[in-house]
Amino acid sequence: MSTQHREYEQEQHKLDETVAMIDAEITQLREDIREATDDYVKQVVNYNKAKDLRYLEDHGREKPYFGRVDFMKDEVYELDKVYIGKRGIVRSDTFDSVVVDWRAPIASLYYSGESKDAFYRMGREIVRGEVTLKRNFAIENGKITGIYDGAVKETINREMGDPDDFLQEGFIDEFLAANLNQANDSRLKDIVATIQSEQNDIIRAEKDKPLVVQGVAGSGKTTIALHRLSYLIYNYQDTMMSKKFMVFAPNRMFLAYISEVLPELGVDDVQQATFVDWAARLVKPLLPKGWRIVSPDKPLQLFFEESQDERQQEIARNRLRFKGSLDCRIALEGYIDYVIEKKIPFKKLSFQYNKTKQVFSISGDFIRQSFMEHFSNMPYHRRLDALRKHLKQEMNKQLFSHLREKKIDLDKTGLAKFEKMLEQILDTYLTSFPRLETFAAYREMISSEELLRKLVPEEVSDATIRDIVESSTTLLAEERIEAEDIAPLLYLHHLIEGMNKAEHFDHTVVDEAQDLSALEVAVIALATKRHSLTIVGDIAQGIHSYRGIHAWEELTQGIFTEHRPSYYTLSQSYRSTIEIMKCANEVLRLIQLPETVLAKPVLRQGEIPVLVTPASRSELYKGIARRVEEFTAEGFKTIAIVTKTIGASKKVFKSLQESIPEMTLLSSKDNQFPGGVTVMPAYLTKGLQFDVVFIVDVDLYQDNEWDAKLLYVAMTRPVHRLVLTHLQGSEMPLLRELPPELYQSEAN
Ligand SMILES: Nc1ncnc2c1ncn2[C@@H]1O[C@H](COP(=O)(O)OP(=O)(O)OP(=O)(O)O)[C@@H](O)[C@H]1O
Repeated sequence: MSTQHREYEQEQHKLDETVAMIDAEITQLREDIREATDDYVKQVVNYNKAKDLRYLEDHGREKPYFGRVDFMKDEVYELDKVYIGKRGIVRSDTFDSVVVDWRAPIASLYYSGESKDAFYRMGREIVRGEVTLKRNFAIENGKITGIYDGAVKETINREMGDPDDFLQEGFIDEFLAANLNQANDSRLKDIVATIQSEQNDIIRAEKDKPLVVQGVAGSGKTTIALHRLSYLIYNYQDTMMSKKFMVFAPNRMFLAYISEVLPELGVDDVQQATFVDWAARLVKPLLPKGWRIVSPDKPLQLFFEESQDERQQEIARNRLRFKGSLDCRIALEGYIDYVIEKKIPFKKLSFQYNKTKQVFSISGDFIRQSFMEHFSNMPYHRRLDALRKHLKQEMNKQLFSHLREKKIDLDKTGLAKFEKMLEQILDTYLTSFPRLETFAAYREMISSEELLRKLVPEEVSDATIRDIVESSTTLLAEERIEAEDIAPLLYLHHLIEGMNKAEHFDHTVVDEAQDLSALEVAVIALATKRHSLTIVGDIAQGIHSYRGIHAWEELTQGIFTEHRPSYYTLSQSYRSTIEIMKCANEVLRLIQLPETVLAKPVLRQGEIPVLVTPASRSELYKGIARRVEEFTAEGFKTIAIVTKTIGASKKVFKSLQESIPEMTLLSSKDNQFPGGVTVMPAYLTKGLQFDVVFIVDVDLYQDNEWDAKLLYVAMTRPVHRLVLTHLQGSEMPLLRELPPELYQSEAN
């Protein structure tokens, strides 16, 4: 890197030319939009021009591009030098493309890197050739401060297992390293300049196919899912609207946190919600008047906060897991079959044509067969409507053939009378087909041990069914449903009525998907057009024993059976330093979860994590306050003090409030991410990142899968520094095997 680069002069000249062209463009655009107009078309044009102007003024002029790729197209042998930026810039006089948008098809070459055998897709066409150069620029205020060539090898050699191996090899994309090392505010940002090849594949994956991405902590899942939205809207604006994009994330604060990066990516009007907030709106009209939905945090408290009776926890776990499971989906589908089998008599349909006294009939078997075979893909009520139409056609057929035989011609009045008669007969006949009401149907299913036994697969034990039914009945008796009832209710509603297509999403991102149940994902898929879903998560960060997806096969094989999803894994982690990731990986290593891939940090070194062991609580608080002051003085902007429970967060907050007055206490009710110094329970740190993280009382995390995952989540949040604390004399079950060289012990 550096200004010594042999092509520095040429590149600076090129940049100067580009900036001069942008200046001319800015002057022109300002002129163009000055004039007020009543003409609607002109207003739209001006609106778009104003947007372009804003971009050029705010970003484009300062840093029009970040990279260059040289491409020699096969058979043409003309070298294309393509400069790539956050937005495309076109000269409005000549319509020449000066800077290519990172989302444009040709820009894909930049992300896949130098290769003799390169290609990109242009619609259906594949353009082949050779990428002879990939170059990155660091630009500040119109001046090139760094040129990085050939940052093409993968960030590290991914074949190598242990971080130490690649430390020695020193494989690193220098440009990426420079970007990652920028300290200070660790809020989410766009990464268009440094998207890695495997991330690029996900961003540009086929539009109408579910994508499932398993990525280690800090591998950029959230970031690339949002970049994918930006990519989709750029390339498919004729068929997709960003207003119809949906992002699901685990809590409102997280949504606020990610929404900060959306305007940068040009997709600021996407819908965002937690699953419960979105789904509760749909489910409320299905509930009887006055019924309430219990807070989704209630089970969290049962499992993390209070030392509840183990049997109570087991009952809750059996019930909650069932309600999100594929077994529950089988039961709901089975319920409709049960209604058809047990509640519909499929009697013979007979009617008489009074004039000739001719009696016609349609056999019960014929009706049953039509209902079972022809309309089985439809929601139950639509099936009834379709059957009615079908029976009417059949009746018409029989009668008109009789009339023809008897040479009877019906006049208009005769026809109308006849039509009325058919409708009356069908009304009466179809009364024996019960209309279903979603909530009553669900209640019937979930409140009967006998019925549920018939509907769920044999593997579900009788004892589990008893737990589900008894505890659900108690809850329902209080006129309440819980968050876990929402997905089954909506799924059943879909089986009975179908989903309202007008509200379907053009594309849906599900972030932290491991925390949703398979049935919740199934409901989201029903609300998304053409299976255009990006589902990202990390099984190692699934912190709930009572809910969530425990293996991606639940989705890839259980939910998307007809529309095979593409499955990607990301094992490179970009967030934390090597020292922090090594420590965090030890926690996962200790509990030895099957199929867990340990994160490989990019080559970014920092300070070794600190383990503080104060003699008393007051010493602990003093130590934290002192360190917070030091970190702030060092320039770190986001500092999180993380406890295991919300109860502990409140205590820590109270004790530190005086010494750190600007600190904020966060709970799941918060819908803003304030930055600065924050105190929060570990489960709330999901998906977020901070410059510095304190984990208070690491000794409280027990040696079990769920506590280990919770601690892992907390340990993988810092970008720069990690401080662990425990009081003198306490055991640390999950860090007992932590090699001493991985951390530095300090008394306080
Ligand atoms: N290609 C990249 N270039 C630069 N930074 C990157 C890149 N990929 C990811 N990052 C950075 O890594 C950090 C982690 O990204 P992100 O939060 O999207 O990861 P995640 O996989 O969703 O993490 P987690 O599962 O731990 O919540 C962010 O600061 C992001 O900007």
